[in-house]
Amino acid sequence: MTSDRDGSLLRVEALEAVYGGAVQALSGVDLVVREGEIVALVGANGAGKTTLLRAISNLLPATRGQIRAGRIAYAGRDVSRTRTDALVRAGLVGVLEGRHCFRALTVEENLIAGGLGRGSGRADLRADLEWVYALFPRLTEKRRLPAGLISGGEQQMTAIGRALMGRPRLLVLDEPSMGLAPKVTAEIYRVLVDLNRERGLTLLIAEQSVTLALRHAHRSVVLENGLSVLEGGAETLRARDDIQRFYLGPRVTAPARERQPA
Ligand SMILES: Nc1ncnc2c1ncn2[C@@H]1O[C@H](COP(=O)(O)OP(=O)(O)OP(=O)(O)O)[C@@H](O)[C@H]1O
Repeated sequence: MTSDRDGSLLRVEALEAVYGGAVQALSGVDLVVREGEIVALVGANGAGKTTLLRAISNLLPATRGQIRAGRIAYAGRDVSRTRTDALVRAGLVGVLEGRHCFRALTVEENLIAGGLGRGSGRADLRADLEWVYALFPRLTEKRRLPAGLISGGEQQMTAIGRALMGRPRLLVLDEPSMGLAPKVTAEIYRVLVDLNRERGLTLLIAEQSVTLALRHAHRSVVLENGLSVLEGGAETLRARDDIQRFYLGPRVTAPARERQPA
């Protein structure tokens, strides 16, 4: 499967989406993710980040949502109507809806579930499991525990590990840092950034923390009220007074030098 002519792996054009036929959640979103990039989606609560990721993974119908207009292309092909399982087989894998795990299954069973759709043999599954355990060593000790009994950070690692078992080409994540301690968030981002650098994994991450987004993403796209209003690298966004004021807090300026008495 190839990318679009311009190198984009994912292209969203003028996307509009509604819930229950009435609530307009997206009113015109444009977004391009090129192969090998980390792109962050930022925006206030209710801006439409989750809705956009659901639309990309074709999960809107499960939440009474639907695409009203626009286009989503993945690897050069319109996928607006492609089923989620077919998207996963094509390498577009999502970690959405919080850190969803099958709570009654063990950590290892959760991970294996992520590899089954690919139809790989036992040896491949075992190799991929060992790879995920090497990425998240603390899952090794928890492999026999039900996912419902492990910490929130470990559940997030399990959910990401399960997605990785599908050998994604584009991994879509909804707020991987939500509710997690800074140390755990740092551990998760370190793994994601390493996968991007070393394996060329393309990432689209909705992230509430603009500080985290600017630190890790090559580009960020700002959503406001269902519209994509701005995009750019960390320097571009930091230079904007409105972004600084709304999302990053007051600029820290060096204290004025104390005046020496005459
Ligand atoms: N299942 C749903 N049914 C009806 N309206 C919904 C549903 N899910 C989201 N919405 C509405 O759609 C709009 C966009 O919500 P969305 O969850 O996509 O925003 P978000 O940027 O992800 O916000 P947050 O950071 O709070 O998760 C909001 O007005 C929200 O109330």
